[in-house]
Amino acid sequence: MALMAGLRVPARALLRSGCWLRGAALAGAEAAAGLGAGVRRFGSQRVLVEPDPAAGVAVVKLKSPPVNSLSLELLTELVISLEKLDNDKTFRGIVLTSDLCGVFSAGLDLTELCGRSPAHYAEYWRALQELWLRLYLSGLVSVAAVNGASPAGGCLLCLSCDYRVLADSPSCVIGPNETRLGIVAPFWFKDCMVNTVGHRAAEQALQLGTLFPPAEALRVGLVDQVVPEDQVQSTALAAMARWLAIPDHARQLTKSMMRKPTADRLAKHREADVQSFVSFVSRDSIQKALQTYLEKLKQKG
Ligand SMILES: CCCCCCCCCC/C=C/CC(=O)SCCNC(=O)CCNC(=O)[C@H](O)C(C)(C)COP(=O)(O)OP(=O)(O)OC[C@H]1O[C@@H](n2cnc3c(N)ncnc32)[C@H](O)[C@@H]1OP(=O)(O)O
Repeated sequence: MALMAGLRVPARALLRSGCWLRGAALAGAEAAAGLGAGVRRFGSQRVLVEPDPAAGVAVVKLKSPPVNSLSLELLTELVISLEKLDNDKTFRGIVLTSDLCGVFSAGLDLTELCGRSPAHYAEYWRALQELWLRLYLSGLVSVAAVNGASPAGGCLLCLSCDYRVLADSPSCVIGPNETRLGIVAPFWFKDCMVNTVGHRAAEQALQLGTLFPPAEALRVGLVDQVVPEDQVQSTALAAMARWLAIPDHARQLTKSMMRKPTADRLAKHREADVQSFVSFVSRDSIQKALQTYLEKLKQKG
């Protein structure tokens, strides 16, 4: 651990912030990338939005160190950014990626699921549902530029996008590892898996809690392309161009036709789903399993 301004900052987080230094260099590269003078980045503390109005595309970067775990704050900020982009006619597509090195998102923030009150669990789950419904049904083209590990809830974020590009690095594993923690993916995560990789592959991956390395993720259809790490964002933008060549109204109606039945299963039973989650996560056995897993993670660090 390093001490910074009275805060305990994990050394790994400081290392990762090397990626943010690249952000400074990026400012210079923005013009080359189409972000000309007068085009401002916006967003919030944990979600950075880099707009390219000329292209109609915004790059949305998760920047919640150390691992972009989906805290209540990150969920809320992401929903707000997506809502803003969805309602702004300038934008037709988003690329969702991570501003951190080596991690796309560690999935649900386990500290939100341990030792909290039932009211907190309910608030947290509602925020997760909200994010999933918004991203899954967004009229924008969504391309995930997966530049790091993406377990469990991180995988769900990727599956909610229209297209996925994964970095070809052994650390860039992706998949539904919930059962390995002794917990169960919600039915809407299961539905997303089935819709993406088919029933048999989803059943195996969900039961075994498989984290797929890049080549396997591509083979099973969990991601659409695997490319060298430094080409993830450019490949995502090239894919975006192909999707944007299709008229919005036709693509959006088709997306809705494909996805609405899945989303409706949750939308119609949101409160029951919240109550299932609260009673599941409040069980002593689940609390113990989560605590043990979190402690192991911390010891590993
Ligand atoms: C029958 C009815 C059913 C009803 C429905 C029930 C539904 C139940 C919920 C089911 C849904 C669950 C979805 C999830 O997303 S669960 C979360 C799963 N996530 C993981 O398993 C990832 C764990 N993390 C890692 O594997 C690694 O951290 C990493 C992402 C590969 C990165 O590795 P790296 O070596 O770079 O970093 P460290 O491991 O050293 O971690 C750095 C610090 O970050 C802390 N950390 C990591 N992950 C999380 C997390 N998910 N939440 C909170 N904190 C996390 C880690 O402890 C380190 O902390 P430290 O610096 O304090 O030591």
